[in-house]
Amino acid sequence: MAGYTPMIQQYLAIKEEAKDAFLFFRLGDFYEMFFDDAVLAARELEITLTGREGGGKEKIPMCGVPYHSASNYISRLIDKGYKVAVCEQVEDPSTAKGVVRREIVRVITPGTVMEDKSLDGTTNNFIASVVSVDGMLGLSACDLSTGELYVTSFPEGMTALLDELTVYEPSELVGDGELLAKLKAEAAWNRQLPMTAYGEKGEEQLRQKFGEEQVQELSAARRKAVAALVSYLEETQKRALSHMQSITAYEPNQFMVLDHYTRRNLELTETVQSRSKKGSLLWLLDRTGTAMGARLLRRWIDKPLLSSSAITRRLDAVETLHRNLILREDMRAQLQPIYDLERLVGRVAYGNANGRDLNALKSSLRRIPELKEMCMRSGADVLISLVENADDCADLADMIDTVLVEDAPLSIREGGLIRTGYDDYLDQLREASTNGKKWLAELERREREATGVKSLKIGYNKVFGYYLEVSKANLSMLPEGRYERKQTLANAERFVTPELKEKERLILEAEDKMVDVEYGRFLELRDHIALHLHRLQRAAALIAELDVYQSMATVSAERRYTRPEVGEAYDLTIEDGRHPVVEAVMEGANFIANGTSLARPDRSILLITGPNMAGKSTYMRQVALIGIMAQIGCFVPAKRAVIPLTDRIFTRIGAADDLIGGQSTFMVEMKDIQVMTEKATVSSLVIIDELGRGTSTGEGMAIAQAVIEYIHHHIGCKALVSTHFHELAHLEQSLSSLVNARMAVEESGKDVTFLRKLIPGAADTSYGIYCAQLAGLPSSIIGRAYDLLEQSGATGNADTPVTQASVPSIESRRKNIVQLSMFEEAAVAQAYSEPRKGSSKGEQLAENLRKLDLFNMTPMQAMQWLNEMKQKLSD
Ligand SMILES: Nc1ncnc2c1ncn2[C@@H]1O[C@H](COP(=O)(O)OP(=O)(O)OP(=O)(O)O)[C@@H](O)[C@H]1O
Repeated sequence: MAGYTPMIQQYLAIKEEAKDAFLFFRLGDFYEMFFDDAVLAARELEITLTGREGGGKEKIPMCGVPYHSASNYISRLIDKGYKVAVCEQVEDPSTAKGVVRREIVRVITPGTVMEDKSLDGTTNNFIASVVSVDGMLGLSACDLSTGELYVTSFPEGMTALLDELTVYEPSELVGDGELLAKLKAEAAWNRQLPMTAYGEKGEEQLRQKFGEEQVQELSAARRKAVAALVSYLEETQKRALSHMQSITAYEPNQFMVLDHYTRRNLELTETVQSRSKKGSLLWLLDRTGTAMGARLLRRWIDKPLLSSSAITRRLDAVETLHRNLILREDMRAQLQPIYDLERLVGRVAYGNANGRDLNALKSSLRRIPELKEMCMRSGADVLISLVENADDCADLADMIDTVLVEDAPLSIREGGLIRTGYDDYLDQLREASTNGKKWLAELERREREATGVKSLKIGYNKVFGYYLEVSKANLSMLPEGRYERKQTLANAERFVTPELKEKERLILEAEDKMVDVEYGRFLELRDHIALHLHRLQRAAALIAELDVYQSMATVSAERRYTRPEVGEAYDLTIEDGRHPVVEAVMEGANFIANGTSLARPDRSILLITGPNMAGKSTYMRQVALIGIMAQIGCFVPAKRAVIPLTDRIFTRIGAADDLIGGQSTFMVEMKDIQVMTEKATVSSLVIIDELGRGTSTGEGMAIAQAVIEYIHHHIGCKALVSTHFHELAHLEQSLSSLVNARMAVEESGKDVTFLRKLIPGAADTSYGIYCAQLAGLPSSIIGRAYDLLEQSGATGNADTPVTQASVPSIESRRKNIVQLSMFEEAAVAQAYSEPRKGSSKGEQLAENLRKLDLFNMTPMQAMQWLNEMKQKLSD
């Protein structure tokens, strides 16, 4: 450090405390960054990199951002996953001796942002900690913006950890270094997530914060997890986080387990393709009016319940609102204007709530009495018990009303906040200031009269204070010696008088004091409210819950959903079930309802065969979604549904390529199946789409059969399995609980119509070639494919009719091939027949291989292609 100026030495010493963050070093009106921070920040923020003499041999790289727009730059860095340490001047530069004292006042990280710009109103922003203690893993998660703090624990195991972490989708992770490293190596993990090794700290702090009783109830792993998280938060935020009032501890098995893959596949909160909320179950069910309600709905979807009494309670509430349109509409109208109380409470605790925030708090609290009244009037026990003893925080709303003006300004340091009549001294100061201003007006009038200058006026500026202004043309009219010249402008002169100076002093003093007094009163009010955070949080929770009920009731009523019967029994019955989201996006078009019956002893596994595009995946997802909707307490898209409590839904639908993770599709599939064999219980629901398709037909089929047998013999859970291996249909004979089903198809003339109807029995064709034709493959390929199919003898099984009509022969299907145009004929002939000049057979094969769209082929098609190419080579 030697050689550097004292300020740079100070910078370097402070930077030591925040090595992994950008240090925003306050210098006057700017935050400056130096050295490597400056180089990186200049690139990331696209700002100019300059240099500064710092006492060293070379200039120090430097860049900076104005303090008043710093939050924009900070948000951009946070969004990119960086941390920012904000370092302020903590003494008055005018009185400081030597270099002004500076300190880091807050470290902002992706998991600890409080700024609205970086927060999505309807989604929580969690930071989580993971620790390990004696074979147990502890996991804690906190949303700093709302103060929610959760903790749980479970026996060591990566699968369980990933399942639980997925619920929170944390934006930052802290905890045991070793565990974090293991997580980082996990294929299913987001490797960009910022992680900080941070453990072994803060248990004592925890006891002080939450009290011995709360902490004592936690197991060692949970204690360690919460301690690590809370101390990390308090250390980075440099303050006590008073809105984190209580620890919500839960057992993972209190809720249905949905692994990362299943959540994604069922598109619970976002779609697989675009990762957007639109098109997900959450999007469909979200008719909430408040941000708190929207976040709670997401949490409910993330964690379906396993207690039938709790589900019944929710269903009762939804039913009440479902039946009563007027109540529902009134409630929506009351909820709509309510602000995000949870985040307002966070800001109060953080000390950055302004007058508008408190007014927003007030107007939101004012809605509670009417909401309570509505619930009481509903006559429904569930709503009455919810609000009966609820605290509407009227005293807090009244207090805000007494202290603050209606249209409070953004700033809390410039006055204009406090109501007249609230503080005598403030009123006196205001009086003095107003009287002073009246006096000024009077002076202006008097001086005009005395001098005869009609345009004489009194003005104010920050440098000279109050002055009398007279235009140059009228200067001669002024009496000698009465005015003291202060400032000369192009067309006018400005003067003061001793009398004016005296009044000015009184007015300015009063205004200064007014601002101070107002600021003080505002802080008192905010501090008072901060003493009641837990009450406000309870009020927010009540509003959120009512909002979710009305949201689910609104969707249920609009979409004609029915109340499911949820219970402990094994059997599942859905009459005329629909896929909620597919049905919604189809709008005018007709979604075909399908029933489901899974029961012991003779039909717990449904083996679904049938053509591509027939609706198998939609059907299987629909069963899972109806189960989830029932267990979150929502009505379901069916005529009638009896839903047994399901402890875990396991899905393996479509190709979940983990190419970035370096695993093949087949390997991922097999790993998922392994997890299923380990975790599924008799109360689980297993859904597997096209099991074993990622390997050779023979082996794929063998694995599929073995897995189905395992589910049948060893797990005994309900399962829906779809397959293109029609040969597996014979399992119906050997496995007593398995039944065959298929999606009906109708052929007429040239067309195949997918009826989307599930009917008993097995199918014998996939209509794969027909689908290929629909997709626009050249007709020569389609023709060739039918040839090969015929040669291989796969002409269908006469015992198992595919459609209500009969299975058309390959010949009749072939007839449907559209005639090729002359041009296509020529192109195909060239591609297929003689090798092009100069290209060897090998090269041509390579060319064909390159063009092959493997992901859209069944194993059977791939085999056929290989066979064909082999023949070409030996020709
Ligand atoms: N019950 C239904 N009513 C109306 N349309 C449906 C129904 N089920 C599915 N569909 C429509 O059919 C399309 C194909 O369905 P789906 O993906 O479920 O078929 P699939 O049998 O799984 O096909 P593949 O085996 O090729 O994956 C869906 O995108 C949807 O638009």
